[in-house]
Amino acid sequence: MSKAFVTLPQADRFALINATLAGITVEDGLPSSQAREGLVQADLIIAGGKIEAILAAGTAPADLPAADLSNAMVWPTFTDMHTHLDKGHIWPRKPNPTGDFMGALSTVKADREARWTAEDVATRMDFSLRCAYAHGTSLIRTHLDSSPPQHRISYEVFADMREKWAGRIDLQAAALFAFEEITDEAFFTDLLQVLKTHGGILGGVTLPLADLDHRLDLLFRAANDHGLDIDLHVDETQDASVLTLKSIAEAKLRNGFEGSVVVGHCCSLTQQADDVAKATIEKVAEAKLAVVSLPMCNMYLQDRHAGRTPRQRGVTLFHELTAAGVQTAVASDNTRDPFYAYGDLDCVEVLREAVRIVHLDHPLDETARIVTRTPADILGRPDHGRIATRAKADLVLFSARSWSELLSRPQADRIVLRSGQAIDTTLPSYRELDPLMES
Ligand SMILES: Nc1ccnc(=O)[nH]1
Repeated sequence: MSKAFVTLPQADRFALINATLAGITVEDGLPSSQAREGLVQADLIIAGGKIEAILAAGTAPADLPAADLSNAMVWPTFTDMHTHLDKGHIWPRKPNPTGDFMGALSTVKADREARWTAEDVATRMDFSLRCAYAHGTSLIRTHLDSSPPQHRISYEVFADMREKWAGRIDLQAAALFAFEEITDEAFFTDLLQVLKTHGGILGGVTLPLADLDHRLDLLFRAANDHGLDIDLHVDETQDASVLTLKSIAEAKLRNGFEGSVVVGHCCSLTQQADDVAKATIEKVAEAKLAVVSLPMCNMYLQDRHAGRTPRQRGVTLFHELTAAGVQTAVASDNTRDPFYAYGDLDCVEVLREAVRIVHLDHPLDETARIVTRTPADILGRPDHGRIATRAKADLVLFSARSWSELLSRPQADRIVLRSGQAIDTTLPSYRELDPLMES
């Protein structure tokens, strides 16, 4: 396959020479002492669809067929650890009239109750996965709206989709439901059954209810009993009086829960007094919660009031959490639905916007980890998100040679290698979805 910036050899064993790698994404075999802004030069040898060797630049054997990247960047494929594939692309038929969180909730509910048949969900999910795949993503966790009876419909679709996409995009799914529903025993028991059947993850939205601790204990006990990981929507508000994050950390410690616990959003943490935020962050670190921020969606949804300019960015205390030793990552969240009108499951866009919104630059040295290594680790899949010898040659090649070049353009000319072979990166046409958008 030929693109403007490089022609790849047609060979089973070949070299990519003079590549620029983000050192934080390289598992082994590279002296990083030369790194500038975290970037290092290297030659990669690809053989039989795998990475055979990672060598110092200019040292690949000269007799191998080679592509000279002239310092173009090579990244591992991406991990998008918090998405909503079940909601994706309903925007044309169900736009959010106000663009705010309450508008999103009610609009999605109406659309879900009226239109989320298995076929509707499957068609939109598959479309989203084709976008993500073309952009270079290999691992996705989605949340699935799981208020009854949707949990029964969407998990069946998801299980089929996971099988259909196996080897191209690895999929995980967390059940999203309101914490009011956890005491509905018939529902919660049925939900746990669905999650066990389909290998799901226990999710939910924590709310500042009077008996929150009791409800969290129900959640952690159920997760313990059934061997499920947990992934929650947490404090997605600018209301400083809402702070369930600390209660979640305490509940994990109190219940001696050993599984993985991810907390998403955590926006109201930015609204706390410094000492309150600090105490919460210390608890989050002690409990080893992993935090995912959704900068694009939350800048859209948070602090939105008609006719008033937003003052807040809607993110969490990303730098402070990271400094405290908490695993932190970013992800797409919603795409073209009432929670976020835009987006295409492109981790390059997520990275670029996160850098700008959260100031993840100056230095950029370790920033590449937020859509690669760290989210893959959080999802328990350290086989994703890094460039490693003997690993599959699942790589993304950019014409960009530096951070400035990478983050300034959309990288629409990227080359995606899966098992060492360039894939078709043509994006599906929105016109395909027109039959689903009729009112
Ligand atoms: N940001 C979001 C919160 C809840 N549900 C969603 O789909 N998205």
